[in-house]
Amino acid sequence: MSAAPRTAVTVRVPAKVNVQLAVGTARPDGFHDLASVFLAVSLYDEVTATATTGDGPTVSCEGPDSDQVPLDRTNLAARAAEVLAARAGITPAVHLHIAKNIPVAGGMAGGSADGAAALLACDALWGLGTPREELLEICAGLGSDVPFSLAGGAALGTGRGELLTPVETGGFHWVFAVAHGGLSTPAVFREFDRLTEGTEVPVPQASPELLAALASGDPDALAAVLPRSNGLQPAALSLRPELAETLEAGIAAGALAGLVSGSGPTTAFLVRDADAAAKVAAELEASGTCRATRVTASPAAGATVLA
Ligand SMILES: C[C@](O)(CO)[C@H](O)COP(=O)(O)OP(=O)(O)OC[C@H]1O[C@@H](n2ccc(N)nc2=O)[C@H](O)[C@@H]1O
Ligand SMILES: Nc1ncnc2c1ncn2[C@@H]1O[C@H](COP(=O)(O)OP(=O)(O)OP(=O)(O)O)[C@@H](O)[C@H]1O
Repeated sequence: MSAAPRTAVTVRVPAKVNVQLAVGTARPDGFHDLASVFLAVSLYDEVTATATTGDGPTVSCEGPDSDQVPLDRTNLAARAAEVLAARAGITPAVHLHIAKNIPVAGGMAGGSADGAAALLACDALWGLGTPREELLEICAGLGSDVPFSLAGGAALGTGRGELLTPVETGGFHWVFAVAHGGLSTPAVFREFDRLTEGTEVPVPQASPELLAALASGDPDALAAVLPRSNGLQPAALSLRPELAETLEAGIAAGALAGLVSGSGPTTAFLVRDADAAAKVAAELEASGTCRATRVTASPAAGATVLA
């Protein structure tokens, strides 16, 4: 018996933290070469694709930050639907509803997550069965973080972050401190360029110590390398100096280590276990140095169609 055609498909997709982000110099195309060790965490958006009779994608969004999400065709979810439909030679007659829990412009790849989720949801809705390699290629065209949002787990991203190699990881517990306001990713890279001007920027390489700590699942080993592992952290702190207080508050609350998540301004805290996570989250909220906290675990699966 064949499956009935679907009229709606929901995909769940994780946020990410870069446990290492080694940043090279700007390339001629304006992007920076990276060695980025991505880790997917259990903080999710859900994107539901519903068939319509329209001639293009429409978007709606619910969630605490939904007023900051564009609902026009610049939304990465809408762009994903348009690109997939154009490749298949069909009309993107779809409504995309985003249930948003990932902070917007927070350095956790929220828009990228929605792009990857919409791609997978539309692929299932339209019964296209696009091969995984092609989906990853489309993701790379949408943005540097989008392939990892599809893949999930843990991976080394090279090139501008889009070329993925899976890496081994044990399980870890994290608390994220959501900041007031967002940071523009291009602005943080520009600040990186300004801060490193006239200095020798090394070719980005994955740290063997960090990869070993990740594989071991030993939070103390990972905590030892995290504070120096995000090459964009000085730039994010330069644009948002108050984040230093959030980092201090998390450590004072008992986190093993803290770092800026990607381009920020969300900060990520590695904690020993779920009990420590609850305590660190409560104390961070009480410190007044962040807007909200999210307790998560890693690794999390990539974009997944929900039954
Ligand atoms: C900071 C990270 O989140 C770390 O994972 C990513 O590098 C950013 O990935 P993203 O948001 O998907 O970025 P994209 O949409 O590809 O690029 C947005 C802008 O960020 C800057 N950018 C991004 C990636 C990269 N390797 N070098 C860059 O300089 C460029 O100014 C680019 O125009
Ligand atoms: N689905 C989406 N959700 C959120 N923002 C989106 C979306 N589509 C497009 N955007 C735009 O992208 C900008 C960056 O938002 P996003 O939440 O992706 O930032 P980010 O998590 O810091 O990105 P990254 O970590 O990949 O650099 C937003 O300010 C918004 O204008």
